Amino acid sequence: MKFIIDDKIPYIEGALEPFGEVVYLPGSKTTAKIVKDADAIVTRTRTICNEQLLNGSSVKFIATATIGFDHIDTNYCDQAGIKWTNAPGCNSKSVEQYIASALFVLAKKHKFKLKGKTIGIVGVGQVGSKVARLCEIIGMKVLLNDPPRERSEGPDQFVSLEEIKQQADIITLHVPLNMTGEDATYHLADAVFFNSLAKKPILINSCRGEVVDAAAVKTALDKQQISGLVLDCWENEPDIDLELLDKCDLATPHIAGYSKDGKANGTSMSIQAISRFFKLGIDNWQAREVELPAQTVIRLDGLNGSEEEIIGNAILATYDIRDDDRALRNDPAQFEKLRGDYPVRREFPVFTIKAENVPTDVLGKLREIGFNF
Ligand SMILES: NC(=O)C1=CN([C@@H]2O[C@H](COP(=O)(O)OP(=O)(O)OC[C@H]3O[C@@H](n4cnc5c(N)ncnc54)[C@H](O)[C@@H]3O)[C@@H](O)[C@H]2O)C=CC1
Ligand SMILES: O=C(O)C(=O)[C@H](O)COP(=O)(O)O
Repeated sequence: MKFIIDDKIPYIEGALEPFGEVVYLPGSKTTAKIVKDADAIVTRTRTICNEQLLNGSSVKFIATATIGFDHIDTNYCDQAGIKWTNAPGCNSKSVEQYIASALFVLAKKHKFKLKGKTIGIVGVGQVGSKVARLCEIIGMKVLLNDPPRERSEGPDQFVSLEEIKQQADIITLHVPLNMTGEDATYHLADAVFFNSLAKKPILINSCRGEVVDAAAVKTALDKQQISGLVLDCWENEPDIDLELLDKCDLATPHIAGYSKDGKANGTSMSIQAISRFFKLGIDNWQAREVELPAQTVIRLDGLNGSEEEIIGNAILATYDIRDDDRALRNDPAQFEKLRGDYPVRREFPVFTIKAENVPTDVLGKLREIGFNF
């Protein structure tokens, strides 16, 4: 068998070598010529898996080590008999951590308290539901919008997008990129969307760039229809709009899901799926030797600190979004390199808190967020 693997997928080396030839290549160099005689490809968002790549090839299975799969032409694959899989939820806690960091930095910058603010979450799947839980723990009012879930589960916990536009102080997008259909999300945030916002919310987009119309969001900022913008995902990555970058409160190079935990999960799920498909007998394969940051103990002294400060300090000690923002602004042309060379980031459960003078109920909240003690 022959496997083509994106060389930026970590922890994977050695997994498939016992079963055939393995070729590691940059996603951008995975061409029709390269995949022609391959049986499977293990990929990321940087390889467009469509007819142009796959027609006439022997590829039978595609595993993308990512949550999103808008880079796979699923209609073409279905019709060509090529099976595919993504890695649902693999880096959803990483995106939750990204949003948590963004919220606390925004609150500091714009001088508001998160407690009592209303956040509208558009798309309440693996990521959105974790963000919702976190926001509830920190005392925000949470509005959930997810028409597909509302149709199947009933209206009880959901609101319309209209209501979010009317009520929300912050709107965060966690939908897949759907180009067509009843639940299309392409340019979900367009001029019409921005024209109908009641409370000048802050907008956060960490799902896919094309969900927000870049031209419309710039106009919305100029007209003060929104009071802030956090972008992790951009139209036309990696050649992003530099004028838009300048206007963002926080701008990062599509790394919300880039914790090492999320990467390791994506790799494990991809190998397990390949094993099941080709009956390789390594269905429980797990990524190993996932790096730790230099410091995994967080010392918190709650003396004179408010609940929000204590929780914010703990979250920012695990991941400070301003580091990624600085790196991108410093050299936006390095968008792809910043992603490829991303530093070690680990999720909340890797960290142990040593607390002094922190009230018991705040300790409980930190525990709920996922910290160890
Ligand atoms: N920036 C990054 O590094 C990352 C970005 N992502 C993006 O985030 C997206 C969401 O991830 P998950 O929550 O894991 O996916 P998911 O599939 O678990 O959840 C998506 C939710 O969106 C809902 N939805 C679909 N169309 C909608 C619409 N028009 N309006 C409102 N809700 C709608 C679905 O019903 C579903 O509940 C992914 O598809 C991916 O594009 C995911 C991981 C990392
Ligand atoms: O999982 C997703 O969906 C994402 O957007 C990923 O975090 C992007 O990952 P790469 O394709 O850059 O590995």
